[in-house]
Amino acid sequence: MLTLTAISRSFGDHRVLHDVTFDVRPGRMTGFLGANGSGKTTTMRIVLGVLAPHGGEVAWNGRPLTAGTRPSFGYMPEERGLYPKMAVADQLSWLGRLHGLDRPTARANTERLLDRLDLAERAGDQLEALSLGNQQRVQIAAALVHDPEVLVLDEPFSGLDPIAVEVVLGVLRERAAAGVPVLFSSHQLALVEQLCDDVVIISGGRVTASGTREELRERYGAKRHELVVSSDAGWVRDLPGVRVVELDGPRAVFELDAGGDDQAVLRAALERGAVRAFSPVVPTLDEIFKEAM
Ligand SMILES: Nc1ncnc2c1ncn2[C@@H]1O[C@H](COP(=O)(O)OP(=O)(O)OP(=O)(O)O)[C@@H](O)[C@H]1O
Repeated sequence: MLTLTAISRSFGDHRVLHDVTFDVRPGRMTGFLGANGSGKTTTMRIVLGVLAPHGGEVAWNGRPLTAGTRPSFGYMPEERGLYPKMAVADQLSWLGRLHGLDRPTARANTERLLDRLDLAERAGDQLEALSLGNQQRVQIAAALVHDPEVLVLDEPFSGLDPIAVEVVLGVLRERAAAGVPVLFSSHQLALVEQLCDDVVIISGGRVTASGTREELRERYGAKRHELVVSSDAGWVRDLPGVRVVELDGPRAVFELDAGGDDQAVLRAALERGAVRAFSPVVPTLDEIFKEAM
């Protein structure tokens, strides 16, 4: 397991990370969400040891990361750094060799990945001759070619069409299933909602929510309910401990204060007439994200 504990970092006087704490568990896809400038890339660079934290610690399987204990990382940086003029397969094999693979293994891994990412026919082409989406697939292959123990990917799905997303997702899921912790940042909330096991939300350099996808939904969803009655539901506004967030004729969506009783609201509704619907509202990740910002 990769553990970040109380990571802080400043650039000059500007504190960009404040006590960032979360785990990336083996075998799980962890989505790292945050608005532009919230600190995702800085955090990922600290995990990789490219940037030093000013406080806190990154640990791998309980041991602080040092040059000696650092696992092999597969990193897909935000600034995609491959060589435009080099042939795709040569470039990947060369990267594999840089990470210590012998030549046959580097070649075999390259072939397998290109095949898996539907790029086998482009193996001999220069990178720059590929479409941007296909270049992105090569970047993903570059992060995977040396069979890393940990995967850290900055926006791996941006710029991919839905078919490519499925292909890349399949490859990442395989790695996760083999026990590799996978941390990836994304702005595409619907995508993260569909594919990640765990979610970490960062805002202004602080982790504002983290947990399994289901935990977050429950935590944020428990408070919110929808009520549909047969006449105007405006009276809900006057109930104690209730905050109406949406009101549209007979339909009200409301939140309960801590200790609020949803059943009391239901009883109050039944006293007034028929109740057409009453249920907790399961928020989308998009709603959780906005609330956790
Ligand atoms: N090398 C640097 N020097 C000065 N400030 C920096 C540096 N790197 C990052 N920052 C600042 O740190 C803050 C966090 O940036 P970071 O790139 O980590 O955010 P991000 O969440 O990855 O954003 P995006 O989604 O736009 O990629 C920003 O205010 C950024 O301007």
